[in-house]
Amino acid sequence: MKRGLAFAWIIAMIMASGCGQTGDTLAEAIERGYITVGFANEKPYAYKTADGELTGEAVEIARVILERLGIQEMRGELTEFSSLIAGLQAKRFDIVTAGMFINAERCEAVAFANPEYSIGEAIAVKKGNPLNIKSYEDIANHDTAKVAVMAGAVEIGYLEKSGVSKERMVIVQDQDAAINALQSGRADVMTMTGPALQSRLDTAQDPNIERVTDFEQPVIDGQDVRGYGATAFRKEDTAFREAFNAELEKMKESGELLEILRQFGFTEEELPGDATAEELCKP
Ligand SMILES: CC1=N[C@H](C(=O)O)[C@@H](O)CN1
Repeated sequence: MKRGLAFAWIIAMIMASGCGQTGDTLAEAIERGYITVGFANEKPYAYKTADGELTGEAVEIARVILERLGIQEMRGELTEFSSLIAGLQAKRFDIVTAGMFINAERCEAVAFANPEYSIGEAIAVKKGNPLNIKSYEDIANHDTAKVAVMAGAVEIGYLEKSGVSKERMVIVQDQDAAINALQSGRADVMTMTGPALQSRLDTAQDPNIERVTDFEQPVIDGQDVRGYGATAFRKEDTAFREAFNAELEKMKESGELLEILRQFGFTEEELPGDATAEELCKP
């Protein structure tokens, strides 16, 4: 009954919004029986397992919600992180489930659902931390230190605001290339979100590199940075995003959201609280 009502509400929203002005991605996906999702193979947010199964916190949260909205199947479109937004706009896929952080610049291009988690940053270095790097400022203040960072990621902006010049960044296309740069010595540091970095280290099992456990979170504009990740929609898919948000809210209240996050190594501290896309989109 509840599902039936939700379904009727979604269709009513789409009809009420008027054809032409509003995206019909949701109705099309329901009709087709599947939805295509952009992802960047970044564990634990969205990735394919060795068996080719699409999973990750962002994927599994979306999977539950999409099923409740009437879409039974998700088909992943592997895309470089830096091309996810352009791919969504170009309709190469219907939504982005990559745990992408909400920020003002991205909100100009796409519409985010409310956040599903929040997280901080991390760095890894050569064993023993020979350059004694504990913060982004330490990279900036060192004479030669280079940091590997993924193209299109927010960390590039954080590094710049911490005084690290572009010449000191080894900008790579994905997280595998970031760890390769550190292992091969092309970079002295790699940075990404805490869970992504830990997952890379766990997979690499390389005794010559280590996480900096006393890393100081970057302080940008007087505040410790914290990223809030969410599913992204095309701007015109307003009704779809609202329906998604309504289901997400129920999952937050019931504790189902935390249950899924926990399966991917997140803790209660990483819940998004009452943060909204609207406030996180503000410049
Ligand atoms: C989940 C994720 N968040 C950051 C971002 O949104 O830019 C980057 O670290 C890339 N991956």
